[in-house]
This record gives sequence, structure tokens and C-alpha cells, in this order.
Amino acid sequence: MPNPKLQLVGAPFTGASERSVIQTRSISKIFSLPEGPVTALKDVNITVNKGDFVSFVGPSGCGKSTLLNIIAGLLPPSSGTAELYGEAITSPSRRMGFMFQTAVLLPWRTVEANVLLPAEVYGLKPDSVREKARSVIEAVGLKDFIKAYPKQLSGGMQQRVALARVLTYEPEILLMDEPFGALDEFTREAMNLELMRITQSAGITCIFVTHNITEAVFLSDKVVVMTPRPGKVSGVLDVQLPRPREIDTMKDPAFADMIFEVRSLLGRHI
Ligand SMILES: Nc1ncnc2c1ncn2[C@@H]1O[C@H](COP(=O)(O)OP(=O)(O)OP(=O)(O)O)[C@@H](O)[C@H]1O
Repeated sequence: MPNPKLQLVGAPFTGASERSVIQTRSISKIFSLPEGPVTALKDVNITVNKGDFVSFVGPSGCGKSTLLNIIAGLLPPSSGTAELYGEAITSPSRRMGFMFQTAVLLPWRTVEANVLLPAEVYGLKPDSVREKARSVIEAVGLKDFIKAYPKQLSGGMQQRVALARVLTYEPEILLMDEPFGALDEFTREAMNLELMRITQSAGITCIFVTHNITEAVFLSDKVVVMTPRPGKVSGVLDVQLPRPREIDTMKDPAFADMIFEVRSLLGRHI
């Protein structure tokens, strides 16, 4: 009997609806290397709906970052299109915020000044965003460190600054490439809980790249499972676990079932 939680990809745009924010239509990406062409992505069709938390999970080299960069407008596809509200994405949009594995903070600027940096880059008046920046810094738990410098902060705290920086500019869509991959297990878990709380309450649509199956299932409404050589989507899993989720959610037998389903979709690639 077909599994209702599992939407196998092949049939394009099956999830498209008026809630669609991002769609990719038959995206392929080929990198030309001296040793020959590398097919980083082949015929990738995904739909991300408004307010959803979507993870791309898969082993190294399956094209997760390439797909995220195409959606971010940082990299053109070789064929196919990525669309934001039905318009082809050809350059980065202010509607999207980006977070990387490392925080990329300027060491000579305080937490607050790092968070306000994009205001200067975008030509906004820092004074007009200062209040918002302060409330976001407080929301990520750094109220007492607003005047601290990056070297006074742990790796987890630095990633909180990066999160505060991106949230201050109220992105509709948050693109994250293994944002907590460099953190220890405990800090990573705390950051994931906080990320979920903040993005859910603000209704932000999230795309999150990770190698970690447990993290992907815990955070997501949809898990896009990718396999390498060539990079493609082997399936999309709907995670119908209730929200808000807490650590106890992992004890739910449905959680274990979903981890198992992601593993089966990864097949011989794990
Ligand atoms: N700029 C580039 N030039 C050439 N090849 C590239 C480039 N970027 C990615 N690739 C290749 O494309 C494939 C997919 O890479 P990508 O970084 O998207 O995978 P990934 O799933 O994000 O991997 P990881 O989890 O290790 O970050 C890999 O074979 C990689 O070597």
C-alpha cells in the first residue's frame, strides 16, 4: 500500500499550491572540471510552502549546498529554473536571509554592531533598526552580551549572533547551510530548539541543509532526501509530528519510523 507520508519525486510539482513560495523545476547543475563534467544536480523538482520548515538531507556530495545556492540566487542552474513566488530567481533577494556553518563576524565589532552591519550595507539607518536588533539579540539569549566582542563568545554564542543578524532584517525565507554543524551536540540541540521556536512564531519559511537525519526529522515539516552521483532527490517525506516539538518528541514511535524511512530512501548511500 502506498505510504501517504511519502511523496516520491519523479512526478514534478506534486506539492505545488497557492501556498508555494519556492519551486524548482527540473533543475540540473553540471560543473566543468579539468577531469571532466560533474553532475551536481539532476532533474530536481521540489516545492516549499509558506511557513514550512524543509530540510535537505543526504551524504556529502549529493548537491545540498548547490541546490541551496541556486535557490539563494548565488549560482545559476545549468538547466531548469528556481522560482520565488513564480518568478525566476536570478540574483539574491532581500526576502531571503542566509546563514552559513560559521558565523562570519567582524572581530572588531561588538555583537550589536555585527548585527547592525547589514543595515549599513543595505543603506538603512542603523538607528531605525537598533530597536529591532536589540529585541532579536534578547530573543536569541544574548541580552547580557550586546556590547561583547566575538572573541569573548563561544562558538554557539557566535552562531546566535549570526542568527540575530539574519532575523533582524525580517526575512520571509531563511536559508541555512549546516548552521550548527560545527557546534557540540548539546549546543546544537539547544540552538535547534531555539531556531524552531523563533521561526515558528515569526512564520518564517526555512530551508535547512544537514547531514544529520535525526536533526532533519526533528526540525522539519518536509525532509527532502538526496543521494549522490548524480545528485538527485530520492524522496520527500512529510513529517506529521505535532508542534511545538520538544526533546520528548524523539520518544514518539512515529519519530523512529520517520528516521527509518529517511534511511531507506538513502539506501546504499549510508
Ligand atoms: N564550484 C564547484 N566547482 C566544481 N564542482 C563543484 C562545485 N561545487 C560543488 N561541486 C561538486 O558538486 C557536487 C555537489 O557538491 P555540494 O557541495 O553541493 O554537495 P553537498 O551535498 O552540499 O556536500 P557536503 O555535505 O559535503 O557539503 C560535488 O561532487 C562537488 O564536488
